[in-house]
This record gives sequence, C-alpha cells and structure tokens, in this order.
Amino acid sequence: MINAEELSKTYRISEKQPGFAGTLRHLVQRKHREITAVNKISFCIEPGEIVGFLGPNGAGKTTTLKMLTGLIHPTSGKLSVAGHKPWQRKARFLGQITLVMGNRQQLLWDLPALDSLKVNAAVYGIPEKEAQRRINELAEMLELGEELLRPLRKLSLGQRMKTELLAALLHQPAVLFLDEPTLGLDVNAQVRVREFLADYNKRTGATMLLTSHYMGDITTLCPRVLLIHQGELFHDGSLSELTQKLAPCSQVRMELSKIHSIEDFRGYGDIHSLEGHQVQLLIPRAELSERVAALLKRFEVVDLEVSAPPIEELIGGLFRHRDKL
Ligand SMILES: Nc1ncnc2c1ncn2[C@@H]1O[C@H](COP(=O)(O)OP(=O)(O)OP(=O)(O)O)[C@@H](O)[C@H]1O
Repeated sequence: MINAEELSKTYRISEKQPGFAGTLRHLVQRKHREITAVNKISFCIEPGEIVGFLGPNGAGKTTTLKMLTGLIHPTSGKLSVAGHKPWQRKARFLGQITLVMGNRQQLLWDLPALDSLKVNAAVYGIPEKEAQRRINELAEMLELGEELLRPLRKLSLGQRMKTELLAALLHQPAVLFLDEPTLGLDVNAQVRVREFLADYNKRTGATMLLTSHYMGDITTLCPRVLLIHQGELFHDGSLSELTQKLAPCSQVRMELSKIHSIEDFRGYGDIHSLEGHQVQLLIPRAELSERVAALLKRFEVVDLEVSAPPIEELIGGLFRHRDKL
C-alpha cells in the first residue's frame, strides 16, 4: 500500500546576517543553506497494517507524512501510496487517503459538526442517504450522538477529536495518516480513540501510519514501528525488537529471605542496587534463563520480577546518545 525507496527531502533556506547591513547584503547576494530533513529512507507497508512512526522533535516525521500525503514533492527517491504518486494529488488518490492531525482541525468552530459533515460529504460526491448512513455508523462506533448537533466550540477536546475522526473517515479512505491523534486528551479519551482505531482497522482493513508521543498509543495499536532520527531510518520492526536493540540487558529484581552482601552476587550480572532484602541485577538477555535458574538455586527467593527498562526511557536514551551508536 505504501512503498518508499531511498526517499529524501532537502529544504533550501536563505540565510541572512543580522542587522541592516546584513539585510542589504542579503538583497544583492543571497546565501542559501540546505537542510536534509529526510535522508534516503526505504520502507514498505502492506494493506491493513498499523505502523507506528516514532522519532524525536525535528527527526523528519512531519516531512515524511507531507511527502506521503502529497503536500510536498520529494527531492529524490521513489514513492507510491495506494498505487499513486502522491505529489500529483490526483482526485482518485485524495479519495483514498486521509490525514488527521491532533493539533489541527478541519471542522468549523461555530457550526454543529453535522453541518460540516454534510458539506464534506457533498465535496466528496457522496449521495445524501449514503452520507447519513456512514455518519450514523461512524457515530455509533465513536459513541457520538447529540454532540454532532452542538457547535464544535461547545464540545470537549475528546469529543472534538472524535468528530474530527468521523469527518476524516467519511469518504472511506484506504490509508489513514494519523499525526498525534490523541494529543492533549485525558487518559480515558486516549483509550477510547485507540479502541476506535483498532476496531476501525479490524472492520475495514484500512492501513494506518501513526505518529504519537504517547507510547500507550504505539504499544496498544502498532505491532510494527518505524523509528526515524536525524532524517534516517534507525529501526523497522516490532517494539520488542527495538527494545532488544536498545537494551541488551534485562532487569531482574529479587526479594530474598536473608540479607546478603554484594560479593554473593558476583558472576550473576551487574548489580544495579542492593538494599536490605532487595537486589536488582542487570543480566544480558542471551544468558537470562540460565542465570535466573542459577540464582533461584543459590538463594532463597521470596519474590522475583524480570522486566525490560521502559521503552520511553530507552528511546529517550537513544536520542540523547545517538552519536555514540
Ligand atoms: N519548510 C521547511 N523549511 C526548512 N526546514 C524545514 C521545513 N520543515 C521542516 N524543516 C526542518 O526539517 C527537519 C525535520 O522537521 P520535521 O518537521 O519533519 O520533524 P518532525 O519529526 O515532524 O518533528 P516534530 O516532532 O517536532 O514535529 C527539522 O530540522 C526542521 O527544522
């Protein structure tokens, strides 16, 4: 459904020295600088997949989404979305995609959502009866009722996001680009939007590419993630593979029946902390089962917990230490 090969985007920006002299110099001799926002990224997304698109601020996510939706032209590389070259912005292509941005709204602030929805339906050439059927179906899935009759400005943020989703899906797009769809929503509203997206994907088989700073969105919805940093693709695979790539060790926390000294744990892993009956060790994943079995044999263990460091921490660490990788 989406095929990107060595996709790149370089922006050319003009540079001006500060002050009046700089302005004059800029008028006669313009200087330019190039910023490579996306650098030869390649990936392929199959119909029906939900893929998370991660990266820190300025990584190149929005630039990629803009290329995928045809808002900007790639500088180089090959790109096909639903069988089309997005930048041609053909009506048949636009009828197959939708872009939902958590920080932008397409519905009119002072009008009831239902009025805007009817206008949108007419723009897409959807017959009135069919439009009403689709609105009813989506409203039921999104648990929206009389909210559609109230002016948008009188709705809560969560209700507004749900009406925006309804509007974005009215033309039954095959590919959904979702840029921070749960931005600013409270935890309950986030969960409802996630449940809706999962349900919609199951019912319609729509393909989804989703960016979010909330890891909950990614862990619940996306079996596969693309991680982009400084314009380059760092990871394409599952979240657990990403965790393994970023954290080669597991964290083992044990509560013991007796107090032990640091020396007792030598050879089992790196000691993260030792406090009273509690000890935390970092053990390489490849040797985890063998070492845990040895620990259980050697110590009287009251409680045991094996975990990976939280994914947010790992990704945050990656972004801070990228140059060292
Ligand atoms: N129109 C533009 N002109 C010049 N540079 C741009 C333009 N748009 C983006 N950039 C630069 O390209 C790089 C990638 O920006 P982009 O907006 O794609 O990142 P992002 O991953 O979406 O970040 P965020 O999470 O903050 O939205 C940044 O260095 C940004 O400053």
